Amino acid sequence: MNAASRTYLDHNATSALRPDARDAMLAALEHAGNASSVHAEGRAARALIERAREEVAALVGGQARNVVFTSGGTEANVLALTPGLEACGDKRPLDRLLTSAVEHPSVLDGARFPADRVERLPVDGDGVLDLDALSARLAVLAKAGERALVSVQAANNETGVLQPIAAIAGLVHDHGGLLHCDAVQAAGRTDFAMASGADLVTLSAHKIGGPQGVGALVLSPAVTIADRVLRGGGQERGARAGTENVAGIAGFGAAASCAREGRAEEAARLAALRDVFEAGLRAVAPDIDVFGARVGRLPNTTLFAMPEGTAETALIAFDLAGVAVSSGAACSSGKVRASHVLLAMGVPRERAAAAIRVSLGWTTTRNHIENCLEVFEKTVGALRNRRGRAA
Ligand SMILES: Cc1ncc(COP(=O)(O)O)c(C=O)c1O
Repeated sequence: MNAASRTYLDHNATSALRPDARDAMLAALEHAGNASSVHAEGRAARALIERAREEVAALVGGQARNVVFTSGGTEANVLALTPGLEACGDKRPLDRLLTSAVEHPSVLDGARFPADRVERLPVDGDGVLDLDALSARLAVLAKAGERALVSVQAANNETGVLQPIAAIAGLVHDHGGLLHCDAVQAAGRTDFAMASGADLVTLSAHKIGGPQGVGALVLSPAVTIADRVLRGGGQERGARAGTENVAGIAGFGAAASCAREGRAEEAARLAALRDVFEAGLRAVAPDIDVFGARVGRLPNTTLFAMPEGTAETALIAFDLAGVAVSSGAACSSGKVRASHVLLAMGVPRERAAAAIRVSLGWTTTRNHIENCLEVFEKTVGALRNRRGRAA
């Protein structure tokens, strides 16, 4: 089966490369220059990077001069999560890192904070951060004279559930803290912007149709990072050493522009397809669990529990039938295990182990949705028959 005949519904793991991003990358690869060189070739490479910086900043309403390009969302998270952030010239190290229990592993690990200074806050049954728990913890820390960096994602990669970032930012700032927001899944898919109050925002090119291996940390004007991850040259205004990946950055910029330009129409198109898909699931299995369905979600994501069998058997059936979906986070695919996100939401381990994620993107058509539903119906039917025969 060739790639064209496959149904790719795993855009939260990685989205297909947009033609504009590919064109920008191919054009950039023709340039010989190092962006740090002062000659014409170097200046041409620099111009490509600076154009992309404008495009990426525009995606989240940030300022181009506050965009730091990285090797991806993971590196941007690790760069952001350090006690060595300075806000408004305050050089005192931050004392604690508070995260939600449903963050990406690169945040949950605490990055550059000592392990005993990292705390995880609970989410409710829908996967939304418990704001009372956050507020109470911030108040206790503030009373003890401690300042916190809080890291909460804008949208979850598995469920698509959105967090109330503006409300969280208000609480964090009221208590003298800083807010980092991992917007890898939300940027370009929702109207998420720096105006929500986040002080640092993580982005990744490959979730919006750019290349893998490129990302960015966008800072608010008041914030600087005192301790770098990569030390050496003075690239990225001293925030991240190393010769820039010019082609990757150019592809990121082009993808950011495409995602921003058609965002509202594309979100509506995908939400409509997602609704058709979920109605189709319910037609086969009326009691199906769609996780996070009661709260605001990304328009492109459905995480559901297979009504029969495990995620592992379902994944194989989908793949053999030409449909690429995922079981929870891609990072843990290949070895299917219950997702920490669903466990944090209080989903029983057995249900969590049956979770399948379908995530749509710019290449998704109605035909893809129908293919996926057809395989779902056949797979559930076969598993029901097998169970019936075994009984
Ligand atoms: C929410 C979230 N944060 C961070 C990352 C890491 O981004 P990257 O793959 O660019 O390192 C991912 C990727 O799956 C993600 O979904």
